[in-house]
Amino acid sequence: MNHWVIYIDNNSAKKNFIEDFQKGKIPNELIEYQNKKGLLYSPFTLEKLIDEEDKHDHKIISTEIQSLETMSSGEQKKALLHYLLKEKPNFIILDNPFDNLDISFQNELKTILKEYSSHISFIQIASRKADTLSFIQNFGRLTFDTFTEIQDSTFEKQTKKHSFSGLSIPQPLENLASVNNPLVQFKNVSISYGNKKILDNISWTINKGDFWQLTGANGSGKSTILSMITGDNPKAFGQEIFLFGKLKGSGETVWDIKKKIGYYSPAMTNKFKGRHTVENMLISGLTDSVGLYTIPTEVQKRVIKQWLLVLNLHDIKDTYFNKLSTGKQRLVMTARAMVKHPTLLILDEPTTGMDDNSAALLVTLVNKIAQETNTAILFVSHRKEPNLEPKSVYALEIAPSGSIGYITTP
Ligand SMILES: Nc1ncnc2c1ncn2[C@@H]1O[C@H](COP(=O)(O)OP(=O)(O)OP(=O)(O)O)[C@@H](O)[C@H]1O
Repeated sequence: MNHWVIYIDNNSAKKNFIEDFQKGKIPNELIEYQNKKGLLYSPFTLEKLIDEEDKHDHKIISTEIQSLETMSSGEQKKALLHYLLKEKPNFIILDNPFDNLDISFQNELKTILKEYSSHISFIQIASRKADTLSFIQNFGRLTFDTFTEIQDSTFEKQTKKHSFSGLSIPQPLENLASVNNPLVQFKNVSISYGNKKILDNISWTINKGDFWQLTGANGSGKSTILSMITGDNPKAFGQEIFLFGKLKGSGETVWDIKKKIGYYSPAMTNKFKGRHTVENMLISGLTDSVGLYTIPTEVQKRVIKQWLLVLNLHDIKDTYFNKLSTGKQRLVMTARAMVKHPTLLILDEPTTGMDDNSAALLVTLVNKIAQETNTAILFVSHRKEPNLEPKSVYALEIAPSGSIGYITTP
């Protein structure tokens, strides 16, 4: 049985390639897959299934106990894999299969795929070379929209490097020194959904200037914790959660909280569908709006120019954001969350789906923010991110009475 890996970088037209492939527009080298039954293991498939379940009100993957939509991202990927394997396809396209998966499920997934590799052919699309499945013997690369077969070792030479200018991060426009410390405090917080216990007695404090990484296996409660900080989870009420010195739910508006927090998660990128230039995307970060509704002031423009110079993006300041590669979009979005110098910057799995070089660049930016500003950083990721320099790690560990949390060294 033949298996392929296709390496992509953040300039590859992955989505088009997959769509064409599914319609039978297949490169010659992969012609053996023509007219075969193929399925796609990808966030796109999950989105479609959630949508279908919602529209037709019937369960495809959801169970009596839990809907697909409310599962954590790792749980969704596990459920999808089992669903696809049951369909007995001839081949499965695995779109960055390890993204969002913790180490233990990554290993489990590798074992399952190896087991099935004798009768299902796999085409793995990978941003990171280290993710290559061990049983794969054919290699390809997608450069923009062109597929080429390669020798495994040529991959590294093809990647183009982007780097920063060496300039310092611009100073804040407003001084937020008056914000109360600690920024976030959880005191014995326990959360359940029905009978399902999620968090058990979490006590955790984030102070000004801290640099935390929040880790934990799939389903351990990382997103649940974030949603309690950023303001959208009703489960926070009645708990002892203090944000910027005030008990959550004691009169502060979501807007008050959001003003002090810079937040970025890759899912947010989809909100920016319109024609926003790179420069305007950054300017809108100063006011936290999706578009630009007022004419920016000269001071705002000046500070954003400095950011563009720091990021080495000044040459493409007038390019539309949605025309950028994924790697550059992530950089812009991370910087956008930071330009207002929030007291707390939350980055939720920011490197998901990025190639090695782009991920490394983003990590460099986060370390730079930590070194040169007073902003506290909360970097959420189950992947040990090479070269990230958090001062402490808060780890969640799943247990029958809900996840427990503990502080550990990076
Ligand atoms: N509305 C809900 N109803 C039932 N269970 C829920 C609901 N929302 C979340 N959960 C459960 O809470 C647990 C924690 O989910 P959460 O998304 O916080 O985990 P996570 O650590 O972010 O996981 P991942 O790394 O997979 O994204 C999961 O088991 C999830 O299924």
